[in-house]
Amino acid sequence: QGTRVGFYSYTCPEVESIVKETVTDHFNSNPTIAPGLLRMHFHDCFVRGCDASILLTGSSTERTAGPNSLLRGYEVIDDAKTRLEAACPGVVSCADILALAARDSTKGASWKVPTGRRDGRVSLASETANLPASRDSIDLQKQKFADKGLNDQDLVALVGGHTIGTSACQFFRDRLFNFNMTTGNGADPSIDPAFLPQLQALCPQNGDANRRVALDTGSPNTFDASFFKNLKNGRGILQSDQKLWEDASTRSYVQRFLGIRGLQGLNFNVEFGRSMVKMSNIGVKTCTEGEIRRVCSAIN
Ligand code: HEM
Ligand SMILES: [Ca+2]
Ligand SMILES: [Ca+2]
Repeated sequence: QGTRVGFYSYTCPEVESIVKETVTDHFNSNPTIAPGLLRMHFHDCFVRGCDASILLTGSSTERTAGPNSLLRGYEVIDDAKTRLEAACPGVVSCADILALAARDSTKGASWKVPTGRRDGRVSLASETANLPASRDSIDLQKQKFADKGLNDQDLVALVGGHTIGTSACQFFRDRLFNFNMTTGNGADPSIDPAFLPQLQALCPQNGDANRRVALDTGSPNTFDASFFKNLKNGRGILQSDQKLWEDASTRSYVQRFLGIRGLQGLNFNVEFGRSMVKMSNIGVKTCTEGEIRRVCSAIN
């Protein structure tokens, strides 16, 4: 792949501890940056590979685009970069900082992150149009992941990243009040009827579209398989999440992460790490490609 664990062991041996400490410092004052960083890394990797293109500022860059409008945690990466430039100037890429920060943000799943990515020089808002979206069909979700070399198990494991963090009401409120099926209005029938009023109370029809709701009801801060249990119980928040259970082909992976009898079990935290290493290697730039940015928000 071109990346390897310990890439900086001679050139910047403290890189991992500096990134981790930076994430922890910010997390302590604002825990919502943890899910923010995980999602940011995903959105970076799916557009031009994991090259920190998401971090570039300017008109019409990726971060100005609709699908990225709610990303958070940019200041954490900038802070880590400042600390790293003091410790080992010109050595560590912003793409690697983001990959390490995404791992550190999960706390609970831990895996070794291969490093050696270089930073890209191009970032275009128009290229974010193909990022996975919450109303994508299961076939389209599979297709978008397959296009990046990720299989159906990777899809289910990685969407399991929704075990932490929150979603704005705007992304799922249609499921609660006017779900357009052949029958017309009403709620998405895949929602647990006992859960529906709770969600409707959190996201009232004419309420604030930016109000945030946990993606993993009951366990929004812990990296665990609880998210899959919620899917099994009709308590997924996003339509795309609940579809992982409604569709038979992806349901078997959900069941395996839940350790359902008769199926070969899969440990979610272990498999999540494995799939993250694959995702973190999408389209990486190495050797003479790209550059090591001096600041993460601008090309050199
Ligand atoms: C089919 C694929 C996916 C879709 C459609 C999707 C969609 C979404 C949406 C709509 C939100 C709410 C955003 C907001 O309101 O701020 C969200 C949040 C989130 N997503 Fe995904 N996602 C997908 C895959 C992933 C993957 C692969 C990861 C990471 C490995 C991930 C990590 C997260 C996290 C951690 C949050 C919470 C963000 C926060 O609290 O700020 N998602 N996702
Ligand atoms: Ca990118
Ligand atoms: Ca959880």
